[in-house]
Amino acid sequence: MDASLRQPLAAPVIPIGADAGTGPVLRALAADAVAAVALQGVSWGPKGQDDILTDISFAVPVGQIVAVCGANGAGKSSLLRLIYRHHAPRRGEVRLMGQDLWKMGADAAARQVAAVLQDTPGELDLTVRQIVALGRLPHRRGWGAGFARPEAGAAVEAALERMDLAALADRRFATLSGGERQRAMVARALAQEPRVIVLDEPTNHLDIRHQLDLLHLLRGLGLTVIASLHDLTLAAGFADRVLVLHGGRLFADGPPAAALDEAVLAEAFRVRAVVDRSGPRPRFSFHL
Ligand SMILES: Nc1ncnc2c1ncn2[C@@H]1O[C@H](COP(=O)(O)OP(=O)(O)OP(=O)(O)O)[C@@H](O)[C@H]1O
Repeated sequence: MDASLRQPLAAPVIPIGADAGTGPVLRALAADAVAAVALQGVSWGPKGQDDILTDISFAVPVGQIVAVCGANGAGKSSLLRLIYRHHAPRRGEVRLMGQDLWKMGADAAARQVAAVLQDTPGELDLTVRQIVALGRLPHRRGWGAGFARPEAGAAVEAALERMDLAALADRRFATLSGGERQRAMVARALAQEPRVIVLDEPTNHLDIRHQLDLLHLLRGLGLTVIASLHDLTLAAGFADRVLVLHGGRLFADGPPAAALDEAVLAEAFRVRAVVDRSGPRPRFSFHL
């Protein structure tokens, strides 16, 4: 494998804030921009156990669309949990819009970063509209007061509309299909009006039309998007940049054609891959 792919390469490395420390990612930074998300030397593992993620550093510019790829158990969900403030790093630092994620409150973080997760609680006895309205929670002032404000209702209705859920808004969430639930969870994230949206396998449960629709919509939001994806063809078609995790380390980082080359795929996924580069985006075929 091209040795340069082992380190963050073509994707721009940008500052994570004026007071941002001195690690190699930070020293290489241009002067003025603030990264939407930046990790510097981050390691994480469950309490009392070895690291699952080791020494991860990258910075995501505002508005970039990033796919996180890697084999089962490579650490994709764990990495996303660090970004949406579910896991605190064991070492290193996670910054959101230039601020240390763990020095801001949970609500302040949730006003900036929304997460769409793989397993949605189907047993909740709430309607789709009520589920989507939960996205307004970080914006409430005092107990529940934010829900009553007209802009809260408008954000919820806009999110329902955007995810093509208006007709299902009064249905009980528990009665939805897997794909409809997934769209409702994306609508909840949109109602949150975040700057960064993190999605763990967002195309799970979606038929091919809804997969393409969702990725197209995510690209059109004008937000910073970080999504784990198993389907490398979708990742290559959707993302500006691909992070490949392997054994809990950042193994490749770059535009799809560079980060998803044959040598990376052979090592990170233990498959032989043929990459067809004849079109605008790479296409893959795989063999054992
Ligand atoms: N809280 C935890 N306690 C113990 N082990 C954990 C914990 N969280 C993750 N792991 C382990 O860390 C490794 C990485 O898990 P993670 O869910 O991040 O991988 P992934 O790349 O998202 O995998 P997949 O593609 O299968 O969803 C796995 O071996 C998993 O079992």
